[in-house]
Amino acid sequence: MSQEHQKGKGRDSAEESSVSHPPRANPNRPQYVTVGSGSTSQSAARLRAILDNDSGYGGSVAGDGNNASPAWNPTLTEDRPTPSHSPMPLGFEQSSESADNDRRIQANAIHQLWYNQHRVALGRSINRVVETLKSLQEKNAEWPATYPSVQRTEASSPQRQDSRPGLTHTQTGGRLSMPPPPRPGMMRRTQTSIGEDSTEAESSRAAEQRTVAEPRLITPQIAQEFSILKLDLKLGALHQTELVHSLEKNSIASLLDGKISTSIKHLLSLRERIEDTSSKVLVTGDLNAGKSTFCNALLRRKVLPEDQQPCTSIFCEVLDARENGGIEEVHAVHKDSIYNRHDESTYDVFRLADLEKLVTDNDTYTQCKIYLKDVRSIDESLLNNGVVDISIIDAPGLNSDTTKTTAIFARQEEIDVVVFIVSAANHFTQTAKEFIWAAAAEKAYIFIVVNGYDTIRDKERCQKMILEQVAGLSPRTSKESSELVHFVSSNAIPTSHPPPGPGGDGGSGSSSGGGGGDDPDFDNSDPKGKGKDKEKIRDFEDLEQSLRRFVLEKRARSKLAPAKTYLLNVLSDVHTLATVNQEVAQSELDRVAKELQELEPVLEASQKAKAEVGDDIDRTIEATCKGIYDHTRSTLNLAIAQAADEDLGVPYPGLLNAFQYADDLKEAMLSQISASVTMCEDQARIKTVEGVNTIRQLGLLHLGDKYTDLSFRSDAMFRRKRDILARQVEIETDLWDFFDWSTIMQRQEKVAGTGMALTIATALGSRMVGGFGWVDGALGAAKVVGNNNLRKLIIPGIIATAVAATYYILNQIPHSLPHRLSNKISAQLTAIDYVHANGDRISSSVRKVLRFPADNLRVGLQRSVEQLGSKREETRKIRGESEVARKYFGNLVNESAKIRNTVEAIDLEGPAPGVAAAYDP
Ligand SMILES: Nc1nc2c(ncn2[C@@H]2O[C@H](COP(=O)(O)OP(=O)(O)OP(=O)(O)O)[C@@H](O)[C@H]2O)c(=O)[nH]1
Repeated sequence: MSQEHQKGKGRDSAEESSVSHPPRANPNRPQYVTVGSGSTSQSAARLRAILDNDSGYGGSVAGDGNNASPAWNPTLTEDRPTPSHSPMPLGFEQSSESADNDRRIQANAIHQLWYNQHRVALGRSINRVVETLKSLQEKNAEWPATYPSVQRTEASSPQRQDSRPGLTHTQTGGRLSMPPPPRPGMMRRTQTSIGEDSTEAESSRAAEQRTVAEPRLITPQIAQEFSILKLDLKLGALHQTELVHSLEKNSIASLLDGKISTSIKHLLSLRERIEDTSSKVLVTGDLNAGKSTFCNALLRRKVLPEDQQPCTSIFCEVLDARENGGIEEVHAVHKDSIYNRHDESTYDVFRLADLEKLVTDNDTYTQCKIYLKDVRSIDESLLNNGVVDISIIDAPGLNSDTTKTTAIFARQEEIDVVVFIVSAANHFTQTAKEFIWAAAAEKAYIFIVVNGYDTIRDKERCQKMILEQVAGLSPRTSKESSELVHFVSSNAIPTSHPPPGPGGDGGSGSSSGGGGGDDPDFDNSDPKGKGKDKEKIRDFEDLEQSLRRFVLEKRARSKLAPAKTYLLNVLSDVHTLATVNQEVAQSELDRVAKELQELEPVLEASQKAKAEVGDDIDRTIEATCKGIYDHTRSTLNLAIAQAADEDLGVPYPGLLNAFQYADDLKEAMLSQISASVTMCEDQARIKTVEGVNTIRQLGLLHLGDKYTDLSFRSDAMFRRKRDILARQVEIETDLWDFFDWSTIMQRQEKVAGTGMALTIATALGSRMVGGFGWVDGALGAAKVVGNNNLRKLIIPGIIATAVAATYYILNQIPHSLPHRLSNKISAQLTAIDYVHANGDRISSSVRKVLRFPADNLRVGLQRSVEQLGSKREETRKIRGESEVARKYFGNLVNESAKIRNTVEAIDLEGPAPGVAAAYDP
């Protein structure tokens, strides 16, 4: 450090020592409370008052040094120490420098106010988004949301026009996900940096328009635009969008649920982060790039061990000693412990001097907290800046080992500012590039320090090359390279060694002059410094001013931008998801409405058909059965009645075999009747087939494809209950069956030329045959022929007549016997109710057969009505759910757009009022 600089410090220091400790009006009030010359600036005091109420920063500035307020709240000032030079006693003449200082404090206060407004607005937006996401999660559980997917034909995804290599960020929070090997050149990032919001928003809007046009046909581009809620699908060789297609809707919904949960968690951590009053600056870079040297240079103290060989193996967070009650010491945090300064079981205490040992090759601790008194003034110091609590984290070299590298990537979430140290000699290594790409997910700007610039001979070429690389790595950083990219030599900055052992009074610092004076390494012989060193120091001081501006003034960017970027990204995803799902719900609604429209009449017709067809079937069966019964009855009656008249085909074998003849006749008649029964059965079969066909026709008409046709074999009918007539009818043939007088008489009338004898014989015979009064007949005949003649004729006459009659009767047997037998059979069949029994048997059998397909049809119709009914219920339910979903997603589209507008309106890019004026001379 130059002598000039030292002088400056000395002057400041002298001034501070004379002004910074005003008499304390309130002994309870910590002496380091006040920043700035409160007594001289009314407006600053007013602003401070506003801030005390508004900021939630525990009173980074608090009232006049002299006029301590009686309502003093010590908690407001906790860890907000008074910078050494700032306070000014009442009545002290305000110099131009203090006026400058005042202006700066005002600007700080205004900036703080501005910052707080944005912080509160972002906090509220985070709360709203968390609520929205929770409600989306609930909705997703009851109505599985559709995840945009592309059609298989479109599965090949377009690639980002990006020169970056295959790095896929699938998750939020800057976690690194290595590229899947088969997709080189594929680049996907979860979040864009703040400056890319507009592009993101625009593409998202374009996506929505496309979605509206074809809701279910999401282009691969939209699927690619998904960032936060992008599903992690890395199964096999299938592309993500194809996988979405192949997965079941519910699996997608549960994956989405997981994503939403992660997003909510991240939002809550972002809220915590923006509400955190401190800012964390991560100093990282390749191995041996000079990170520790740079940190030491920033602190102007040789605190962190520097070595030619890789030495920093754990995270070293440098904090202001005032946060540790003003004591300089190191807290080495145990592995697996969450650091709590008030709980000594979580860490071990060491001296600053032990750091070298601690930091190198350490397996016991993962990180250490270094509490340090800043030797520099409020205007120069980063740690002790009077605005916010800042800690500097010296991380292990990026490519030291994978675990540590991953840990650095992971810590990004809690980091507000990334200072990337790159070796001027080595430029950006692959790991360095990957880190910067990952960091870009949340951070729009990265502060780049090109260290070891002194070792470069062709400085211009080095600058050119590095700036070109930066342009490829972080275009936004590159745009502001004069502010954000610095070429320095950290080892040229004079530093002091830490004072031995713990100590300090928690006050304004023991070496406010900037240190270096007691450093044996520090060449103090040339107070002006060598020309080269002067240049290096000036470069470094430029860097410091830029870094201060970056951390303090642009804190809104560095601290709030990740929240804004994340919110915009998640809202964009929610908006796309909501738009798609609104469309899906609408089309679902249209579909079910149409379905219901078609279903209602079908169901009505089905119910009507069920009732009508039931009656129809009954009528058909009854009519068929009645027809069959009647037919059978009439056929059988006729058959029985005409049994004797038919040509039975039984030859009369003569008198000697008359009985056999009678039996044959009986059998023939019964067969004849049986044949009639069979004919009736055949007729019934035909009618049954007709009936079955009628039922089938009805079934096909009303049930269509759903009608189950039963195979029907009519030949199987009447097999079991055969007619058993032959066994039932038992007719004995007796002698008188052969003498059927009525038949004989009938025949006699037809045959001419029969004599009196025959008449008498007939009369007698008939009497004889017919009854018991044949004697009376004989007496009657005697009267006719006279007594004498009678006596002579009677015997031969009787004999002749008898012979003639007998002959005649026996001759008439083939004519008379069938009738006798037929009558007997008929009588017996009547007695056993044969005709009815058979008619009933046949028709019952037909009814039974017809009932089978009829019942089947009835069941089918009933089932069809039930199915249609339950389908209608289901469809109505889907309609209800879809209606609710459409409304919900419609609201979500509006709500996400509204919150998005609110978030977009939070302008973190523009300068805070008053800041530019304060810093630009
Ligand atoms: N010439 C030159 N050497 C430097 C510069 N900065 C650091 N060095 C040297 O580089 C070596 C490594 O410096 P460190 O600060 O230990 O590097 P580091 O990045 O912290 O190393 P690790 O933490 O182990 O990754 C030391 O010997 C430093 O003296 C510089 O600007 N110019």
